Amino acid sequence: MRSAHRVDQVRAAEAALMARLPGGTLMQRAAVGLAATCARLLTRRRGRVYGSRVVVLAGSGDNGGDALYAGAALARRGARVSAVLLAPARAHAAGLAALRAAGGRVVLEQEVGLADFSRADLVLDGIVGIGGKGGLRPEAQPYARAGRAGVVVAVDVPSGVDADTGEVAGAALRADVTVCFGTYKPGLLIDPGASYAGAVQLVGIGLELPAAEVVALQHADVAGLLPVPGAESDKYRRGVVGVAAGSARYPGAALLAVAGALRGGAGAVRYVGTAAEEVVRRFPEALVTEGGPAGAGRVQAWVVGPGGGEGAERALAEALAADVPVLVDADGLTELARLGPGALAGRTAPTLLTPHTGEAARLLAGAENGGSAGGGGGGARPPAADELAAARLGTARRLAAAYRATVLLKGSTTVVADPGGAVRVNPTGTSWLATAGSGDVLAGLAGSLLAAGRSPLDAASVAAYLHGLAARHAAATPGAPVTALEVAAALSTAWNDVRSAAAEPGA
Ligand SMILES: NC(=O)C1=CN([C@@H]2O[C@H](COP(=O)(O)OP(=O)(O)OC[C@H]3O[C@@H](n4cnc5c(N)ncnc54)[C@H](O)[C@@H]3O)[C@@H](O)[C@H]2O)[C@@H](O)CC1
Ligand SMILES: Nc1ncnc2c1ncn2[C@@H]1O[C@H](COP(=O)(O)OP(=O)(O)O)[C@@H](O)[C@H]1O
Ligand SMILES: [K+]
Repeated sequence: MRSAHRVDQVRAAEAALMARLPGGTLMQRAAVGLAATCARLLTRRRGRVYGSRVVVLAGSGDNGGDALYAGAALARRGARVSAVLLAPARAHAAGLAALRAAGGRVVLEQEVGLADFSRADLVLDGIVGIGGKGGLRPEAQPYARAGRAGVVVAVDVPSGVDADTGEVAGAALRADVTVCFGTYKPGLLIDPGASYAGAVQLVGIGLELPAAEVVALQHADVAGLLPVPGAESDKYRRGVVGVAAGSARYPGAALLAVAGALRGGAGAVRYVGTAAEEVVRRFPEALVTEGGPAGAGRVQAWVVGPGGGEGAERALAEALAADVPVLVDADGLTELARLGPGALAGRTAPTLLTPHTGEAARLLAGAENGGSAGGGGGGARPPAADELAAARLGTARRLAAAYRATVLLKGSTTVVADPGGAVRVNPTGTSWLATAGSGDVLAGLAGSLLAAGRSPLDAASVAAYLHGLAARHAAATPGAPVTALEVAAALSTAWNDVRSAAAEPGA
């Protein structure tokens, strides 16, 4: 599991540790780890550190200090290091002295700095770290636009990225590798920040940290959460997932949701709706009934809404009336936004909402208006979907709090937020998943995990993880587009990936 902490948590842990250690120890630990990564990258690129061209972009704080000390270490190994000072009067004095003593040169003119930047083998971005606010300042912006021949290594956080949220308010410097200290930061794991961070490496500096703000599961965590049948299992004990999806207009959504549900680990899939005939023809293993959830047999969790069309209103009402976990997706979410959070108020079993940002906008507007059905039309303008996508962590949390439900917010970096405050972010996604119907597969898959007894937080985060892995495996030829049905078919490979990695010695 990769754990990420807020800036105030990092600062408190640093303060506690610094009080017990000689001054400068933490910065030395950080700089040694940073220099080691840079040396590895240079050796991979050029065969050796000696003679390579390194540029340090140094801002006014300790982030610049880390970068200057690491630059000094590389200069001692024979690299030709220039430090570009973006705030010369406030550059980290001891770091600068170390660089000069190691033979590094200091650049003050922007033209020279930009020329050095563009032809460097490696650039260290020490402009700003966890002390950063907003995008890059004007003097640093040309570096974000300049061409580059070498690799850019961000120190702790790519400058211009909000460490706590991953939001990018203005220009930011895109990195190939980020070396972070003490712990991951949420902004390194959540887009758009994550896409600026490149490959993220953690350097331990000995911090003692509280519970994480945000976590990203890894193979071993997911393997431990998969519902694997035991010797005594039977199909009912493994769980029955009910799928109320599809309509005359969107029959395909029923097939895709059922395809996902069949590979989520429940013992049986019960389909209700107008596509019963198509479902059973394609998936003879599914149990099917026409009508709605109320008339279906017993299930342990419902999935309502994919392609639900005009039937979504009834399906949602009937599923929510059942005392089992309910996953609401697509047309079910539109209906829920119309009703507002009050529609969930009487529920005792948990609810999982799986919106994309367009649906999230409707849900938030519904929450603010007390449901657009009863709001009389006088409510606020719905927030724009792209604004919500730019602030994914806050959006998922706001929704979870407003609806008192677990929320899986889809898109580039899927974020799962529990109403209790826990947040998981998905590391396996790929933009090839942006294909019609892949969300229906995800809904069925997550519902199946709910029926198998996983909590909404576990079901949602495990489903997003497997779904992302499956998409990477799904292309018939590597690098080619994938279809939603191919993603569903590749879920078996994703299970196998996760379980076999966890079974390896040392995993
Ligand atoms: N405190 C510690 O013990 C340690 C800190 N470390 C490093 O120290 C960093 C934090 O250092 P600081 O607290 O000095 O903060 P930073 O170096 O991140 O930034 C602070 C300075 O940047 C300026 N600034 C803020 N936003 C800016 C922007 N958008 N563009 C340009 N300048 C901006 C501020 O005016 C302030 O002077 C960490 O990210 C990490 O790299 C590491 O050395 C590990 C130990
Ligand atoms: N840019 C992206 N990067 C990664 N995953 C994405 C991206 N865009 C969409 N996805 C994923 O693709 C799926 C699309 O679901 P959804 O929007 O409900 O589509 P549909 O309704 O067509 O099934 C979700 O799992 C979402 O997280
Ligand atoms: K930085």
